[in-house]
Amino acid sequence: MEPCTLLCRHYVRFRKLAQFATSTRRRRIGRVLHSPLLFPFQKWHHVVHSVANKTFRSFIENYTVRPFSKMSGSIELANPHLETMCSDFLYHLNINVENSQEPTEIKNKFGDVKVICCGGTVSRMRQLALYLRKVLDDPETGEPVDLCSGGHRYAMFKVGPVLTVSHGVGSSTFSVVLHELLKLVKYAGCEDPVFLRIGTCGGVGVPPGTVVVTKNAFNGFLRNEHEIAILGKRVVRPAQFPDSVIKDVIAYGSKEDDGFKTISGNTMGTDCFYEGQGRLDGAICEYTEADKMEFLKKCFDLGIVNIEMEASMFASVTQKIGVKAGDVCVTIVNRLNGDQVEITMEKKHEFEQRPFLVVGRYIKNLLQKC
Ligand SMILES: O=P(O)(O)O[C@@H]1C[C@H](O)[C@@H](CO)O1
Ligand SMILES: O=c1cc[nH]c(=O)[nH]1
Repeated sequence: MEPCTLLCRHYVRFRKLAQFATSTRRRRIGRVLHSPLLFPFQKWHHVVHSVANKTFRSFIENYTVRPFSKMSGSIELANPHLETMCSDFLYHLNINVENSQEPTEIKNKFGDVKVICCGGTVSRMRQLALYLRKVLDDPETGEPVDLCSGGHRYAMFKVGPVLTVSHGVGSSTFSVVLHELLKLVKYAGCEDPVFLRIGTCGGVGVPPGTVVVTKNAFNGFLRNEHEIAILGKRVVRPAQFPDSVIKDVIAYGSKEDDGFKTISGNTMGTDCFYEGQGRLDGAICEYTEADKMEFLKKCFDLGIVNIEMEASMFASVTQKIGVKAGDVCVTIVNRLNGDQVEITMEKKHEFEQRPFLVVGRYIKNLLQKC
């Protein structure tokens, strides 16, 4: 058993003990009876509390980031509190999970999942499900069923061992469904699942229609990290995708006769489509065109070839948990030439099929190896 799992188990035990020791009923009895017998017990609960806190802190310190080399087998979530819950309602997915040792409905339904593909829109994820049916020779012919329609937030389709899930626009909506998907695959007992984002993006010096596989994910401050406010404090985490996934996806990238290029490079994930990406066409803009070009030049110098709104959060959350992940996006505008997305919806639709092709080949090969 990994040291962090051990620490986590101990923390949960200590916490239960501490809760028992501090229960109101016992304190009230102690006060009423003034029993000298209870005195050592009351002293003891402080010790239990401090050990529980120390254990928890050491869990957090030990569990900073799971090394890529350990990314295989079952998932270890980075939250000891989950072990104390007897059920978990994945609210936005509208899926309730009962904590039982027996094979549950969730294991029967999702235990075979090997790949989780996420992307902004419901229609793209539905199309991807239809596309994967062909690639994976899935005999299913009916309309793909949305498995979380009751949540009214996201859509989730299943094709054999692959889930395709919509995540909305940006990190904030994606992070919500990502937390719930990570818990879902954990509870379902999935082995070594791979998370992929299949999206659209703006290119930096790259022609529209190019497929980019992200190397390092930068945030809007041009740092290779993700920052988030937690308990009123700024928490910064690394944001890298594992080389093995990048290499494997690139290996199934476009061939000469596919008619487009697949490249790997750094991606900037911003919290805003307009000002955050240095556009001049938002409702607010307080910089000049020269400032914008200087910023894009800085991006280019950092090896950033595309800009979207999820990469740094996606890389950091998956890296923290230690699950394999990759970001595969098609460029729909070259930001060195302008800000407006001017391609037709038909062209955009055509471009969106390109990551399908690359990811479809990667998934087929991955499943054959399993
Ligand atoms: O997966 P999609 O195409 O939604 O990704 C990009 C990044 C933002 O979510 C959105 C902005 O238009 O498109
Ligand atoms: O420029 C673009 C295009 C798509 N998505 C983005 O976030 N930015």
